[in-house]
Amino acid sequence: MKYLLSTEQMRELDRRTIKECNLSSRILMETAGKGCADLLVREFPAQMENGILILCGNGNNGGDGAVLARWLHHYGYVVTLVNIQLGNLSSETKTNFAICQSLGIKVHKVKSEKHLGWLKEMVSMHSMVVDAIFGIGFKGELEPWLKELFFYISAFAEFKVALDIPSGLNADTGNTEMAIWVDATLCIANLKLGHIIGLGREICGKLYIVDIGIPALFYEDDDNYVRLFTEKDFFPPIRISTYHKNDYGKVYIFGGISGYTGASIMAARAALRAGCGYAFVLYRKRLMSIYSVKLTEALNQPIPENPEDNLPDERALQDILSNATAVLIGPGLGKDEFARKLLEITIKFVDLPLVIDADGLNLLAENPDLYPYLAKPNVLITPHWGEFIRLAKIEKSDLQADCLRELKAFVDKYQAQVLLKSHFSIFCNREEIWVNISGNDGLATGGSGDVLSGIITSFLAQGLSISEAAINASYLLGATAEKLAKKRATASILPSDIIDNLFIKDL
Ligand SMILES: NC(=O)C1=CN([C@@H]2O[C@H](COP(=O)(O)OP(=O)(O)OC[C@H]3O[C@@H](n4cnc5c(N)ncnc54)[C@H](O)[C@@H]3O)[C@@H](O)[C@H]2O)[C@@H](O)CC1
Ligand SMILES: Nc1ncnc2c1ncn2[C@@H]1O[C@H](COP(=O)(O)OP(=O)(O)O)[C@@H](O)[C@H]1O
Ligand SMILES: [K+]
Repeated sequence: MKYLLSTEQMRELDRRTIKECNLSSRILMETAGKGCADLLVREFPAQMENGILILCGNGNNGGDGAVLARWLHHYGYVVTLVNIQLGNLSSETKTNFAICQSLGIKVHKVKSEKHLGWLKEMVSMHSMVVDAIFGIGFKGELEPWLKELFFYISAFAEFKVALDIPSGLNADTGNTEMAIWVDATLCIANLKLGHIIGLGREICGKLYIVDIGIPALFYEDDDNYVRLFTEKDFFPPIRISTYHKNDYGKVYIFGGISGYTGASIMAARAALRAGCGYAFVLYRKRLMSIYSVKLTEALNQPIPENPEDNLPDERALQDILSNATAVLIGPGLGKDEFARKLLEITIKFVDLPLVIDADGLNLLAENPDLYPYLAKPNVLITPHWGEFIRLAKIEKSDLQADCLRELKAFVDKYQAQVLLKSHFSIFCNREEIWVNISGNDGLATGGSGDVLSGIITSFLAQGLSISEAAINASYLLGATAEKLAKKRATASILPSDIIDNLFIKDL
């Protein structure tokens, strides 16, 4: 597990280190800049052969850049140091520019678009460009000439490295209007949220951490950190050699409407591959022939109907569900009155772990009277961004601007437990927040979400908690897609390939 810090949390750790350890801001900057220099020499010596252009802002990020310039110069590299004069010059940064000058490293000062041509020329003349323009202090808008510079560097620089975080990228949200897209980012002290969520991972390139000596115990004092799920955290349900199939739980999944039956069938197969003892699909009577032909290991039975209105029979359905260990509703469910009634009965009366996905969420969005049931501790919802936007009644731009803020607001308002899915997925309830980044675009195929919801429900049936099931399953889905990508192009990965290769040891 790794922490993903907000800028405020990072600044607080800096403040504490300065105050409680008597390590001055200057010392931290020195450690950061020297750490970056050593890392570059270790990892990218070839990329530095034809000179390093270091672009520094006026804040402390620029100060890191000045320290880096001094050390690379000391190690014998050719360095061009530029100060882009924006905002107030921090005192440590000023001192470090002065030290550079005293060592014969010229500090080129630029501040407006009249220097744009010269800057572009410099970018083309060096084999590495280091971006130390803005760090976590970046906010607001960029002046147009800076946008043009950032675009030019992103498109034309041979090799680009960002100190702490690429300039223009918001360190709290991973959102940007224009940032410098780099090959590698040297994160000072710790990952920030913006390195991972939003567009962060795409913009930052390969991530490296540069340790500046913030004491580990400071991190333990805060339960509010967002956590990044890593391979070390993966903890699927345990297997016990003497267990009977009943001990591994019974997953009940509602079947779909005509044309969408595959969704629940994939969820059932995924649930079985994820280890549950039984999977049952409850289907609409007239689709019996499809389910009985398509399902092999999974069992199936019709949804009891009320003869008067042909809607689900509440009492009989509750009886059936009383045999379940965990329930999934949504994949291919449809949005007609029959489906709405199923959702209503399930969300109101099921107290077992319950996963609501896909059409279950679309129905929920249209029936606000059901929102209060999201506060039940057994309920997990697993929306992708489109479904979440409909549920939360927000715009896509709100989610793009700050997905974590929107997610937390929803969770607080409805006391819900949510797995918000995209190329990164966030589990959030009122106690914990986890981010998963396993996976690839091979999962961007209709049906991947059905597979995921089957795995989650299976993990719940085997005794994992809601948060454990959601984040472990999300990780497993992505890790399986990554394994498959070693053997075949991501374009050709199908949800059924994921099912067949879940938990595969070696491909
Ligand atoms: N003790 C510390 O504070 C440490 C800070 N460190 C470095 O310091 C950075 C944070 O430093 P700062 O807080 O000084 O912030 P930054 O250096 O990230 O940026 C702040 C500067 O950029 C200007 N600015 C912000 N947004 C702008 C915009 N849209 N257009 C034009 N100018 C803009 C501000 O006016 C200010 O001058 C970190 O990212 C890290 O690189 C590290 O050296 C480690 C220790
Ligand atoms: N580009 C991607 N990178 C990583 N994971 C992805 C990507 N695209 C989709 N996924 C994952 O695949 C799953 C897709 O779920 P969803 O959008 O509900 O699919 P569907 O509705 O088609 O079944 C989610 O777990 C999501 O996080
Ligand atoms: K930077």
